[in-house]
Amino acid sequence: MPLLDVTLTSPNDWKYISEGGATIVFSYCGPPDERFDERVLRLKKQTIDVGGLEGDETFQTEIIPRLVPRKHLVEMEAVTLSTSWLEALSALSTSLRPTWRTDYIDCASPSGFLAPNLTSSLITVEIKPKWSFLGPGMHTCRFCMHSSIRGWTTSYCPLDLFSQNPTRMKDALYHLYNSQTEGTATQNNFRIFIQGERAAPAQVTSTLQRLGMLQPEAMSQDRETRELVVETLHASLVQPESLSLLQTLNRLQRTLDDGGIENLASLWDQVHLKQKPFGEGNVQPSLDEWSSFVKEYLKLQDTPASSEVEAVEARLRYHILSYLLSTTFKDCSIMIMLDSLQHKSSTTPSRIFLIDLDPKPIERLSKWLKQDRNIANEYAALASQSKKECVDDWSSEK
Ligand SMILES: O=P(O)(O)O[C@@H]1[C@@H](OP(=O)(O)O)[C@H](OP(=O)(O)O)[C@H](O)[C@H](OP(=O)(O)O)[C@H]1OP(=O)(O)O
Ligand SMILES: Nc1ncnc2c1ncn2[C@@H]1O[C@H](COP(=O)(O)OP(=O)(O)OP(=O)(O)O)[C@@H](O)[C@H]1O
Repeated sequence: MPLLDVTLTSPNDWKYISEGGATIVFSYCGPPDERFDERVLRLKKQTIDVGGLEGDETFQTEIIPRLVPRKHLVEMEAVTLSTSWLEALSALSTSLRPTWRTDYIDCASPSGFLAPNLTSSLITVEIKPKWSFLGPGMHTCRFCMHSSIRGWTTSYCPLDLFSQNPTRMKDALYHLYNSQTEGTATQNNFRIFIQGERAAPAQVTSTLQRLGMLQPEAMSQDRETRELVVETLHASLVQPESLSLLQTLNRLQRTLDDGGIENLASLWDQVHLKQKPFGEGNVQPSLDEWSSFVKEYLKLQDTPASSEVEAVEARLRYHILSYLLSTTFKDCSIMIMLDSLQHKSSTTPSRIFLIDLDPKPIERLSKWLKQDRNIANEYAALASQSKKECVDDWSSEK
């Protein structure tokens, strides 16, 4: 079937929502059209070759659903675009983008996807939780070390959010909420959207007042807004379905990472007799290779001794793919559509999704090794009183 042609719409029909390092996202705001209403256009800022456009889509539709329940994933539809259309859209969005995002939409190789707009409910919260576990032999988690050396003052620790302990989870949510005002402009772990637009805490307050959910004359309105949003969010995240999704994400991150990048680098040196720089010459896995990998990984999770991966070279490739896939899950976001806020009922289940599940480029392996060494070394050099002890009480039985 031919792909839907987005150039049938005007670039003016698309409103900038948000972006990350690799992707920029627009929502449809043109004349009613069932093909585009309530949908977003997701465009790449850089091209990762996993088998072309179809490969990118198939990774999300064939590989990821074998690891994450489909009900928490968004369906993506590849669409047709053109260079001139994208150039026009790019020009329209320039002034709306954060100044520190200096990269551009990839207009030369136009490709994109339509997906449901997850910010279309009254309030949607986006959390980018980052690494859920403590690395081997570490006392401080990777996020807390990284934040500290970046000069972020946030008290958020992902291990609290993933703990499955309601009190620790609530702490994590308050710290995430506060990071909007305490963090630096580049801190990206918590975002609030009101009816499709990113909103600062003051805008959330005025919307809640307009809707009669917050008294206009309340003395400490921002504090009350925070209470309302965090408590509703917390009630959503302690629902069994949300806890189970957090548990799945935690398990995927830690089992796919499996020993850390230092272990992977040692295995690499063992195979290449220290003659080849870490990561050099690796090719991006094909979809068939991803598929075989996931089959082997799932088998190993069920019966750890069942691996058929014997030869050390094959074992190395298995661990490379495993680490590569772990980086996707370490960098994805959770979107929570807070419908319950509107009904003032804290037990109404909210809709919760994982987004940003694209494959990462395999050429980044050496970057990740350098970066993790750098984070650990810089953190180790800090005065001992400024070091954190993060609590990882993972139990797969929870
Ligand atoms: O390395 P990290 O942990 O800093 O993660 C990068 C993210 O930085 P963060 O720490 O969340 O501010 C970074 O996020 P920002 O651009 O800082 O918002 C990207 O998500 C990057 O991946 P990609 O370029 O989008 O594929 C992420 O890079 P990868 O590690 O996934 O390659
Ligand atoms: N289906 C969607 N509905 C609404 N907003 C979305 C949707 N998908 C993505 N977004 C918004 O667009 C932003 C960028 O998308 P995405 O996270 O996929 O990009 P990325 O460049 O891979 O991000 P990062 O650099 O953080 O890894 C998200 O952080 C989110 O705010």
